[in-house]
Amino acid sequence: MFIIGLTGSIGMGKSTASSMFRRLGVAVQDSDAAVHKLMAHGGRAVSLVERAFPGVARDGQIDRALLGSRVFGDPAALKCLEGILHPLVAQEREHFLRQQALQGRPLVVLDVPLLFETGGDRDCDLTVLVTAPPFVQESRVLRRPGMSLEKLNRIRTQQMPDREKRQRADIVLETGLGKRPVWLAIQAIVRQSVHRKGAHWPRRAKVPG
Ligand SMILES: CC(C)(COP(=O)(O)OP(=O)(O)OC[C@H]1O[C@@H](n2cnc3c(N)ncnc32)[C@H](O)[C@@H]1O)[C@@H](O)C(=O)NCCC(=O)NCCS
Ligand SMILES: Nc1ncnc2c1ncn2[C@@H]1O[C@H](COP(=O)(O)OP(=O)(O)OP(=O)(O)O)[C@@H](O)[C@H]1O
Repeated sequence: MFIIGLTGSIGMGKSTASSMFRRLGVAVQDSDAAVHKLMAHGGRAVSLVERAFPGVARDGQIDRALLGSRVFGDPAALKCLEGILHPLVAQEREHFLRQQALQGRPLVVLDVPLLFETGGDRDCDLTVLVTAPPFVQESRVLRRPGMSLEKLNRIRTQQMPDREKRQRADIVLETGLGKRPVWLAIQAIVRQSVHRKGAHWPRRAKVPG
């Protein structure tokens, strides 16, 4: 199974690129969505996060905007939150990969905002970065409710600089020029990846048979 790691800093167009892969029938695992589920009603991280950050749980789920205001801008607090969430997200990813391998999928996408920051790129056969100039990133993100330039800059300082990500990625997709060029590039990536053998999966010890 061939594993594509899709990444990009906040607002660079990851979700849009993910939905294009999905439209082509590729299974995508979305790490942001996994984090949200872990902290929603019944989520495995609700009580752990509330214990570490008292007062962030409301009606049995985590108020992410409140939690974000506590951790973005406080590197030690963010590290603590990551220490709770990242092992759980890694478990979900393993489960996803196992399921897809068992179903005989030739190709999957892992959509991971912190792919390079966490070393997750080492488990991928190909890395794809979405990027856009800073002013495009700003204009996109500042349209979101509850977002300010100050908050955006706090989040940016917690992420690897875009120029470093561009050096590391196998493929760089510029998303500031519209959706069509990205759609065409993703179709080409899928066409060329679907018949390639991945080096990372199946992991013999973990996939029965
Ligand atoms: C702080 C939280 C509660 C804010 O939730 P909220 O719904 O407001 O934002 P959302 O999760 O959609 O994240 C939006 C973007 O913020 C950036 N971001 C999120 N977490 C981090 C982080 N630990 N470091 C740097 N940037 C981050 C990413 O670009 C992400 O795409 C949430 O992001 C979180 O729990 N983050 C820690 C877990 C984590 O590292 N997630 C990244 C995927 S594994
Ligand atoms: N290729 C593109 N061309 C034009 N607009 C785009 C493109 N990609 C994304 N956008 C727009 O930019 C905004 C942010 O995109 P998206 O939600 O995909 O980013 P993201 O990287 O997933 O953000 P985050 O990391 O914060 O969740 C959306 O309004 C989306 O429509």
